[in-house]
Amino acid sequence: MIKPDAVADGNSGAILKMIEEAGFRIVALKLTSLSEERAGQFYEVHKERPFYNDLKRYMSSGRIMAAVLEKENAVADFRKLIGATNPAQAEEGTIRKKFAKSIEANAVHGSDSDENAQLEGSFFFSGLEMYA
Ligand SMILES: Nc1ncnc2c1ncn2[C@@H]1O[C@H](COP(=O)(O)OP(=O)(O)OP(=O)(O)O)[C@@H](O)[C@H]1O
Repeated sequence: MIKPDAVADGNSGAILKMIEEAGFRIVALKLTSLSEERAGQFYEVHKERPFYNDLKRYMSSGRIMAAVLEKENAVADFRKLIGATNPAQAEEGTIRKKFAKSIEANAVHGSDSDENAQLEGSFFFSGLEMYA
């Protein structure tokens, strides 16, 4: 997912270019937005964390771009490409190093397992949209 700060700043195209250049194939893509409630569902694993309410507000503050990506070893390679959650700790050449503004407004989200990638893909896309 490309998060609201990056979409609002006009960085979606540059981020998708980095993703494609790193060897990922985009198999589904959608510009959309999340209500606070839907954002809360997406990040439900964090509901006990102190930043949960801020995260819901931020994730529903503007348009987001949802994508399903395909590649060998996609989850691990995408986590490497996006870089550390906190951009201050993100390595040179990562998406977050280049585009993230803060630990919250950190430009992109990546699934943390194959299982969650399936669930998160289905959160945004119907089967037909993903495998067309
Ligand atoms: N300490 C924090 N303060 C504010 N927001 C935070 C903090 N930690 C995480 N977040 C926000 O919650 C999101 C989810 O946190 P998580 O620990 O799962 O990081 P991540 O796996 O790198 O990010 P994501 O799940 O978005 O790919 C972060 O991307 C960030 O937007």
